[in-house]
Amino acid sequence: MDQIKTFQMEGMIAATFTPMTPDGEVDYDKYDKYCQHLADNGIHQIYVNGTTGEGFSLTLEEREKVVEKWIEVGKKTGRITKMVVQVGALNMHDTIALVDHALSVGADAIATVPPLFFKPKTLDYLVKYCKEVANAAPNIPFYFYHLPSVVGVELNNEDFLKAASKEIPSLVGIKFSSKDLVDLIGCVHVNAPNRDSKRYNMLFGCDEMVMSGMVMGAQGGVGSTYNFLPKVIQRIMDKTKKGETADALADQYLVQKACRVMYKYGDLLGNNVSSLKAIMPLIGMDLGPARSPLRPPTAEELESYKKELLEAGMDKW
Ligand SMILES: CC(=O)N[C@@H]([C@@H](O)[C@H](O)[C@H](O)CO)[C@@H](O)CC(=O)C(=O)O
Repeated sequence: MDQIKTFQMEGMIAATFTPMTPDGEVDYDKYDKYCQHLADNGIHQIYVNGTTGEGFSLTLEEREKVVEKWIEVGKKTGRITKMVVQVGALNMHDTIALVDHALSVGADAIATVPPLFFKPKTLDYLVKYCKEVANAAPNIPFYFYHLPSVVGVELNNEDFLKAASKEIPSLVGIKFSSKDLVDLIGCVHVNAPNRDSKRYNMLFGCDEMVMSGMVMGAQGGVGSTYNFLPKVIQRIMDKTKKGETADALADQYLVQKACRVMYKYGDLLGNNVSSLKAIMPLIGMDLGPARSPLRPPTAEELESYKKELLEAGMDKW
């Protein structure tokens, strides 16, 4: 429990992609180079098998192997210091299997989305679900993964933390992928300054406004764009901390401009994950295409995508 009381993440946490071969199989040979790419760019914390990692497009076996691969190339080499595994799945049996696995291989923390099919309409139901997942391994720090735009569950997170704090001792915070800063402010104040003066660890997941998330009290950010514009994100975080908001805002606008282009192609390809992944070869770190049902861009689409990214300031990343 001591390990849980003191567990905290801050700064940049990359939401990792899952490297794929051209025919859509997980490309385990790419992990070493990918891990080095992150470390070379100052990223030593990762969030695995979430949205960006296409966790829900992978089989259970692949999800476990992906986690093992990150442990091998990241944790065992010291290039990754903290690793959160997203364990949410379509049924509780698979979720618990992923919790057990994450614990057994030495992940630092777990996170889960809410139930995806029988979605919660009340906090009681959501807390009960998270408790069942967290209690499968009460000694590993647990994050709730709030992702309303994809999952369609938008209960108040301040109330969630208050209710869950009594039920889930291993709850350390929320991976907060929402633009609702009012809710974020509430979360930041739950339990502060009690619980041994440690409040919940809020990790902001909207790269387009990571600056605002930090101002509102998030200690770190989890993002997909950190994979290809880490320097811009680091500058935003540093400048925001120093109160140099005009500079931070200029960099934040750069991220937003990139994202607007990325959304346009994401809509064509099935989801932003595919257009985000398509940026990686452009920065010299080809991780292959996104798996079906998403599709990669055609050669022509890639050409115009690249042109629009350049117009949006890619040369300043
Ligand atoms: C909905 C979504 O995928 N959000 C991303 C963001 O990094 C997002 O890609 C970025 O803000 C661009 O929209 C992360 O919060 C997701 C994430 O961390 C994950 O892979 O689970």
